[in-house]
Amino acid sequence: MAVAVEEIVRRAGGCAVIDGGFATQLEALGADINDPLWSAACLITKPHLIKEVHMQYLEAGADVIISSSYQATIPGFLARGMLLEEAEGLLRRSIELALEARDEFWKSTLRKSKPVYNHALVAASIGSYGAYLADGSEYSGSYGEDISAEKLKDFHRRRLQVLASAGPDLIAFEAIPNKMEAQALVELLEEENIQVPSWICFSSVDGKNLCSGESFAECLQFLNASDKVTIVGVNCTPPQFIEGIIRELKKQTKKAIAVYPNSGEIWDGREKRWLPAQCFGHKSFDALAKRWQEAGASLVGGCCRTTPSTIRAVSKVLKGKTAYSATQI
Ligand SMILES: C[S+](C)CC[C@H](N)C(=O)O
Ligand SMILES: N[C@@H](CCS)C(=O)O
Ligand SMILES: [Zn+2]
Repeated sequence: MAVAVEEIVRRAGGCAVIDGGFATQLEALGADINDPLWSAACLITKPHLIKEVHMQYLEAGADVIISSSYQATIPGFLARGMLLEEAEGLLRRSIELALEARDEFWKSTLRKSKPVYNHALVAASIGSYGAYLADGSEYSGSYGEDISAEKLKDFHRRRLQVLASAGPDLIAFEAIPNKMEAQALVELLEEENIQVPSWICFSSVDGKNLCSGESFAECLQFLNASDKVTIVGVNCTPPQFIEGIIRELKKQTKKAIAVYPNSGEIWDGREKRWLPAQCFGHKSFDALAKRWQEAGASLVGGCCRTTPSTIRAVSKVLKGKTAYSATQI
C-alpha cells in the first residue's frame, strides 16, 4: 500500500472510511443529473454543490473523498461544445474542488475544541468507458466487437494524465466491468508512468464475477504484477455480495482491499432510474461494514444511493473511539 493510504488506514484504527454516493447526494441537494454527463454536469452548472457534498462526507467521517470526475470525460465535454482547454480545465477543477473542501474542512476541524477527524485523502475518480457511453454497459461490461484494449487506453489516456497532474492523493478507477478495461488501465498506468497510487475497483451483478462474467482471479493475475495499483476492490455492487467477494479477493491478492457497495438498488440504464433492491436481507449497512472489515477490507464506504448518514454510521461502527483525535499525515 502507498504510505499515505497505509497511514490513514492505521490512524482510522485499521479500516479507513471512504465517502458515499456522490451523484446521489448531489441530487439530494437539488442538482439535475439527468444528463449525458451525469454528475459531471455539475462541474459546469453547480460547482458549489460539489464542494458541499464533499464537505458533508468529510463531516460524516470520510477518510477518503472521491472527486466528481466519474463521468467527466474529454469527449463528453467536447460533445457539449467545449474547447479541449475548457474540458481539461473542468477535469482539473474536479480535483481542486475536493482539495479545497478537504483543506477548508481540516482547518475548521483544528479550530474545534474536540477534533475528531483524519486529514482526508482525495481520490480522483475515473469511471469506465461504459459510464461514458451511458447505455447500461457499465453494468454488463459488453462494449461490442469494435472495442479493443488500445481503444480503451486512448479513451482514458488524456483524462488520466490531466487528473493525475492536478494533485490528488490517489487515482480511483471505479466500477470497472470487464477484464479488457482493467488490463488496459494497468498498461496505461505503466505507459504514462503515473506516480499517484491507484485503486482499481470492479463492479459485479452476481457476487461471483465481474459484470462481464469474467472472474476476479483472472484479473488479479495482472493487477498483482503492477506496482502502480496499490488497492483492489469492488464498488457499486449490492451489499449482500460484498463479504463473499472480499473472501475471494483475499485468496487472490495481498494488496489492500477497498469495498464501497451501493444500496442494493439496481440501475436501469435504459430508463435511467433505480429499481428496488433485491434480497438485501435484514442487516443494516453499518453492521455489514463491520463484517467487511473483519473479512479483510482495509477501506470501506458506500456508492450509489448511500448518503452521508450511511457514512456517519459506518464511521461510527468502524472507527469508534479511535476517531477521537485529529491526525494529519
Ligand atoms: C453509476 S450509474 C448510475 C451512472 C450513470 C450512467 N453512466 C448514465 O449516464 O446513465
Ligand atoms: N463516485 C461515483 C461512483 C458512481 S458508480 C459516485 O458516487 O457518484
Ligand atoms: Zn455507484
